[in-house]
Amino acid sequence: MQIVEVVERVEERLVYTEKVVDHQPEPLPVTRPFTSLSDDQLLDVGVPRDWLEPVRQAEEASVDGLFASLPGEAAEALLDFLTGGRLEDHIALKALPGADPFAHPDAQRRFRVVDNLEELQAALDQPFEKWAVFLHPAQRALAEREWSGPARVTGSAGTGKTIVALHRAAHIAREDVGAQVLLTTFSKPLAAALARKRDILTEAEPQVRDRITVRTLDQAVFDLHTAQFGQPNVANRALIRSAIADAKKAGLGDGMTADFLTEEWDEVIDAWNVETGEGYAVVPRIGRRTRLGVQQRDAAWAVFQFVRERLKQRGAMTWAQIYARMGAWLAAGGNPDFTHVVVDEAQDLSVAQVRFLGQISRVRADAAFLAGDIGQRIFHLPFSWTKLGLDIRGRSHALKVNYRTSHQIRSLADRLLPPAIVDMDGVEEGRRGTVSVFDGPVPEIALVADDEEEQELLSKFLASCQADGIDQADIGVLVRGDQQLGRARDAVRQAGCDPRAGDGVRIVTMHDAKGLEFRAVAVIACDEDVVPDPARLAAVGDVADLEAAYETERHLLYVACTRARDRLLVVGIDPGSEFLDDLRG
Ligand SMILES: Nc1ncnc2c1ncn2[C@@H]1O[C@H](COP(=O)(O)OP(=O)(O)OP(=O)(O)O)[C@@H](O)[C@H]1O
Repeated sequence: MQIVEVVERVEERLVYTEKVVDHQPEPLPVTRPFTSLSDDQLLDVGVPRDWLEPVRQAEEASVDGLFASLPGEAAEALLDFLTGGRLEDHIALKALPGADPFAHPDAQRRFRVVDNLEELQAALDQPFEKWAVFLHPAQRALAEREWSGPARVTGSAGTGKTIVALHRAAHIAREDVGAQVLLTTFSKPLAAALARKRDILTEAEPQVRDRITVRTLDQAVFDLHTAQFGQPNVANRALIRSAIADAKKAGLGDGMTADFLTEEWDEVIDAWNVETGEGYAVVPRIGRRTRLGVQQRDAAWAVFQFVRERLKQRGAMTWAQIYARMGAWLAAGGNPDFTHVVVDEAQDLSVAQVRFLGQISRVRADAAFLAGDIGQRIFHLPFSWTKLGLDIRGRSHALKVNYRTSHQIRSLADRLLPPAIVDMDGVEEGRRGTVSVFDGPVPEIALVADDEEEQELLSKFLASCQADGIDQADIGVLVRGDQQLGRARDAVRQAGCDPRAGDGVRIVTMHDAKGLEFRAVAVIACDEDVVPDPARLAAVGDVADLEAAYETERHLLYVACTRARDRLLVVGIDPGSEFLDDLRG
């Protein structure tokens, strides 16, 4: 069942004649990208019969108008074809004779059959956001499939991974009255945003809502620990750093910098919960490319033993130790207060968290469902999930329709990343063939001479956004780190806008922008000595890890650019961040 716009017919009738000028200018060459497509090819991807000829006659310059008139499935297929994809990848599911036309997955993009009054009431009440009602068939299939093991939904920024995670949680809670779903992610603001969306989605189904709890994964495991073994005393960063400094003062770890040792502790010893010198000799030092000789390893181990001892004296545990303890408890038959875990932003899970989820999926095959994009990994170095017991191979699927960012912004941001990224388990996350559902202005990438010129440019950008009807609250100004926040505030004030939280222009760091979206985004202060962050690179103790650290900085700029729906400005002081060259192509 489709909603079909009637094709407008225009007939021209000559009412008077005019003398024709002898030298007509050469007509510009016209490209008709779909002219070679047959009726069957077009019908197969959902082009309505009335539109076969107009599609074939459409000129490249006017396809945007055409796409706006076609049903979504047909527009997506043709847009992909136009940008180098294959129509065969978009063939609509055949409707069987006599089948309910509203039950077809494409029909469900635009029709909702409501079974009861409460559901109708909820659907009519604002704000019932579009995604809560009309899922894309690919999104629905992933959310509702019966999985035989842990599964992952991937896709570039804005393809609706969070939405699938929410629907997955609701689906489990709806289908199984005994289910308790933990819907989770890594930070408190992201968890709060998930909770709001869960409430919207389950507004008409309170019993479904009650079966879904939203907490950060750290909080969930902390609560579990508290219930089983009492409240843990979590070791903070300062404690680890001071223990390493004291170990060095005591003459341990000769020839190794404190930065190197801290990183080795974070990425290897603590992450993999290494408890003995022998264990250290065999642990996979993924992401740590500097090889350690036996003597160096012994020297380093002396430091880590010192740190472990200090933690014990203080009665403190690191997060990794808390996860490890609860993982062991699960392995011994412990029963957590949830049956399923749905994780959003899974690309930023730590080693300890992945191992814990692996343990959960050993208890119940379909217990873990993960949503994430490795192109947006901004905190951790890459590592293998399979080695930690979380094996999603064969159950990882990419979404390809982008609902957030305009075609122009998405294709520009994609230049920051390779067309396909392979994770440490060999699973490829393809970004090719992704289509955006709308067009927008071409983003602006600019280099300026100084702060003042940056302010002027930002003023112009903000003024033109507002002239286009974009509210200040729908505009985000993003910077690399806390040090640039003041510069952003000054620039926004200079532009006559309100830089406060609430309904003014929102100023956030790139890390904090994760999970947010704005109609317009200005990424400012993309200077040579700001992005990538030199302090972060300098703190990389293992020179061989520089490349991986560079990658996360690149991902960060990708995250920043893809927060924008319609308008994007990226600016830095000349010569600018080296990543701007990639953005410019
Ligand atoms: N089926 C849909 N219909 C309408 N809007 C949708 C649909 N799916 C997702 N959206 C919208 O697209 C935007 C991006 O969705 P979402 O945040 O889930 O993407 P994401 O892939 O998780 O993005 P990111 O990788 O940046 O976290 C949101 O505004 C969401 O409401």
